[in-house]
Amino acid sequence: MYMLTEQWYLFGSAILAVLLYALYQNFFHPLSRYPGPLLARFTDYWRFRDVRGRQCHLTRVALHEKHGPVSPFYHPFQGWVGDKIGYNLFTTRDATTHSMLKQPVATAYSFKSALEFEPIVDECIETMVTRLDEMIVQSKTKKPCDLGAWMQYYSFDVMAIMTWGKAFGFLDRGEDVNSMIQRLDERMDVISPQSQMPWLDWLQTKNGIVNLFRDRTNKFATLAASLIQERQKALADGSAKPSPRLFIDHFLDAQRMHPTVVDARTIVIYTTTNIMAGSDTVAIALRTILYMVMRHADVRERLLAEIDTAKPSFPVTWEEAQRLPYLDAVIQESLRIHPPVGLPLERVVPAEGLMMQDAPIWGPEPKTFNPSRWLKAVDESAEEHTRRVAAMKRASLAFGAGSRTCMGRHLSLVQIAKLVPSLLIKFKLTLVDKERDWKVTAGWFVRQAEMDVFIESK
Ligand code: HEM
Repeated sequence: MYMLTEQWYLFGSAILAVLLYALYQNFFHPLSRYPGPLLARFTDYWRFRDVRGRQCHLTRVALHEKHGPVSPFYHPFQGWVGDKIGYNLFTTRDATTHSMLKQPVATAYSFKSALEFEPIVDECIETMVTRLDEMIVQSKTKKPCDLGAWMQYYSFDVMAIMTWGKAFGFLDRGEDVNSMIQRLDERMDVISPQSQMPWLDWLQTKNGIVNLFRDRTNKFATLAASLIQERQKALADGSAKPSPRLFIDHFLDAQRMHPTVVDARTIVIYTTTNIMAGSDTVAIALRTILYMVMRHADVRERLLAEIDTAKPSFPVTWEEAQRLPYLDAVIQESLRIHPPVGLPLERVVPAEGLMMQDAPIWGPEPKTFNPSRWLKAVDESAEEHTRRVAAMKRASLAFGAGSRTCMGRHLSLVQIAKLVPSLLIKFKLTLVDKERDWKVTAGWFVRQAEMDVFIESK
């Protein structure tokens, strides 16, 4: 009798706990005033399942359409670096830590520094065009080229040279050396859904027991540490080229000037953050631009005509690219229609909320790819146009906004605005199957695949 009462007591307590939890989540949780899917009110499993389905970029848009301008929040993830959890510019939620990490290295990401990197971008464009010509164009059989993969080879190699002074060798070899890109993609596929349920991340990777048995060899961090040492040695013995100044040179200066904030481990984190933040994002933007240009005959004709008239040099300089307004419109529109980051790090937004695709600011048919929306309309004055474009750029969240805006945005635009016209000067690019859509899989990055292209020399 006593046992039975005790069992009922335990059962009743469990039911009460569940009811109290449901009551709290539904009525008192700080986010409970926001509408959304019912299951998401009670568990992060909804988010986990959505991201694991790899189409979360579409779910977010559908939710905005259904519920209006609301924005949820989440706990970002941090990974192990050595024996400690590594906080980087992205993953720290604390504003003071963020500005402490940002301030010592901000100049490395300035527009002036981005332009100093131009010779590195040129070097990579030349390597890419030469290798595409040798491997694809000159090949005896007309074979399709996975242009999307080449965009990754380019963005990873450019970022590696700018960061450490040494390419991964993807462009040179025309392949994913040691399957490094594939392994990073696979890791992202695990982390993306995991990061939606912080307790799952703790259970699988961060708790004390897992920590005892986990594999401590972080190959990426080890590679970064050895490249940093190599650069330090070259700087010490005078064999390092003084210009352009690489990211690592800026980071080492930051260490000298702010030794209490920037230690050896922080430098490793800065460099690996650069590769993680600045490679896939640029590759995705480049794929969107080229895909849209190949798919829309009117856009292609207009862009090619603009480039033909301007007769820029090869590789196209940043200054020349600045004189191609339609190219700029194509870039802006591509970043708007397919933002590379699929799970934007959720931040505090203005009280009235923020909206991307539906906002009236975009003009008619916001879901259609239409670079002309960025150009001056016939009945618009120059001032009105400047004001409208500035407002559209503010509304475009591809690079984030506010104090957390992407630090590499200038640099990415330099890489993109130079490569696109340079490729179009040298090659005629045609999709192998014009009717077939590319394949998009979303997580932290909204990656595209199946973009096979025929490349002919011009
Ligand atoms: C088209 C290319 C790129 C896109 C779309 C992009 C997008 C973003 C986004 C959405 C954020 C997060 C904003 C937030 O936290 O709310 C971000 C942050 C960041 N990005 Fe980029 N990014 C690009 C290229 C790059 C490049 C080339 C670099 C490196 C040179 C870079 C370095 C960073 C860094 C360091 C941050 C953290 C900034 C901070 O928290 O202060 N990104 N980026």
